[in-house]
Amino acid sequence: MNEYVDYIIVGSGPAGSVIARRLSEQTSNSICVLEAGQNDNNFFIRVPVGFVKTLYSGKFTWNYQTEPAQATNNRIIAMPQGRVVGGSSSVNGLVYSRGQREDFDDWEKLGNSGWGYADVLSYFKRSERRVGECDPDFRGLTGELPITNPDWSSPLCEAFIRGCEEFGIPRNADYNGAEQLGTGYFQRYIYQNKRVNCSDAFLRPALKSGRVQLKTNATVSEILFEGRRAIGVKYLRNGQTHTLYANREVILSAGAVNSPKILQLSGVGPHELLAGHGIEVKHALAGVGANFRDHYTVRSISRAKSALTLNELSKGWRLGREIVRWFAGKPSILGLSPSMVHVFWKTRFSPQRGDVQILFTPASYKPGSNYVLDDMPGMSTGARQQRPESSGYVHIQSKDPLQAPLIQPNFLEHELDQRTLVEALKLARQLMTTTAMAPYLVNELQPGKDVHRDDEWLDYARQKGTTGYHMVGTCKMGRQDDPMAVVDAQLRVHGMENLRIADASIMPQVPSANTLAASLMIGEKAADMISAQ
Ligand SMILES: Cc1cc2nc3c(=O)[nH]c(=O)nc-3n(C[C@H](O)[C@H](O)[C@H](O)COP(=O)(O)OP(=O)(O)OC[C@H]3O[C@@H](n4cnc5c(N)ncnc54)[C@H](O)[C@@H]3O)c2cc1C
Repeated sequence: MNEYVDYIIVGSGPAGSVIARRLSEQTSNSICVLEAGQNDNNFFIRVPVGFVKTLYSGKFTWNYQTEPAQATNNRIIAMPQGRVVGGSSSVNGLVYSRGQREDFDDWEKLGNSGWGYADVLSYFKRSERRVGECDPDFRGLTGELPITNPDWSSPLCEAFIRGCEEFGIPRNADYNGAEQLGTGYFQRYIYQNKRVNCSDAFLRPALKSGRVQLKTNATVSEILFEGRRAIGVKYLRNGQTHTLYANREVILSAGAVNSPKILQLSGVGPHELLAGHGIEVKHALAGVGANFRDHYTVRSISRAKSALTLNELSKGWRLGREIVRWFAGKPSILGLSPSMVHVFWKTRFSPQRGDVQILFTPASYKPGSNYVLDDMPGMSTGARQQRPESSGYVHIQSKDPLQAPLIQPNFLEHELDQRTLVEALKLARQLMTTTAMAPYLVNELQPGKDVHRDDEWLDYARQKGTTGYHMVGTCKMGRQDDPMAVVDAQLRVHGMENLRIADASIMPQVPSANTLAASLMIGEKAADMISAQ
């Protein structure tokens, strides 16, 4: 017997979760969310520092990696993405950061009517419950996702912030408010010491409506079409292929790697790529999988003194004390996001508008390890360019839905990206060597005193940089006359019917921020467009 629902949502990440929630509130339709990963009821998902266990364990992630590229010394870079209920919101760095007004005004200028800052602001506000100082003109107070300030700090964070002020970068009480530029603490989706992922906030409550069902371990392998109209999907579960039909729409929210992959497997994508893999081309769309963007990030490490860093606090009896504190609901290092302090600032390449983000944390990881804290007292900065010009692609490698796609980000390919990142790295060093930091700094260990000239910094960046985990852009939104656009401003796939994409893949450009907040906003806006149909 054929199985039907009104809406099929592929993926339970931030966008998929919030769409399910809003459709369950706004309509009486039946909704099925298909999620390739397992349930999110693991203890290490709830403990904020648990990401060190979940991110590379292989249980909760797609363990993707890049193709080598000359600009990054032919290295293969790990690119894990959440594969679990909640998507990457279950394994990510917990930072809530929306971006700049201009990011969204630019999207609108590219021909995406209704996506300017004035239009999207209400959607950012709708999902959040800001706990802490804020201007309600910009911040939501009654949404489902709590956004808090950290309740634990260190003299090192305070000194770093004071050093920024000394340098001329103002303290900004709310970088998600009227102005992003400045320094301060990152806001996080951590409440009462626990990660609140998008399933906690949106999907799980929606399941209670009875109109939303969630199927886990269900990997969508193909969208089914009747002519140009999407009518359902095929999915793999427990070694069997199943079919599910949609009376109304199929909505892809599988993220920036998997949404283009599913489209390509279904015959919608670049003609040559599909034909090369023997896939019948249902609709040639050159932009599917193109325009891949991310925030290439480079860390520097210094040895600290005169204050405890997370490196010492996470070992021996001190760790025991922190665990007790976490269970007692008291401020604890277990309740921290991996990056604590932000700096949004501008370089000489963008004098009017912030173009770099610096991260600071009173901790350092062992070189070459996946988030294993160092034995010595350490602190680190990360430097990234906010709006890189370099772009890459995601391409299937075969017809096999279980084979990982080929990911080529082309990090640092564009000269502006190289030069801006070098400026960001130099700025990060300056901020570590302020008068305020002097009592706490022993010396810089990485890259160290031999790196000074721009070409030396660039070499370092090529050797050490890694993903910022902010993959976007691979099904970009744009006008019909843009040959690389995949969806229109209503998020409908160009040339197809009853098929939308709503997730990080539709962003035409990467916002000047970490990308969860914008992915949620896309889901919120998509839900309104779908229910208004
Ligand atoms: C390690 C890491 C750290 C990050 N840190 C931050 C941060 O601190 N702050 C921030 O703002 N952003 C951060 N991000 C980015 C942010 O999490 C993402 O931008 C956001 O989650 C994207 O949401 P999405 O809805 O597009 O899809 P995703 O979160 O990618 O979710 C997509 C879901 O679809 C499922 N899926 C995929 N393919 C299929 C299929 N074939 N069938 C069924 N289901 C499928 C996936 O398993 C997944 O659950 C981080 C990301 C990672 C990976």
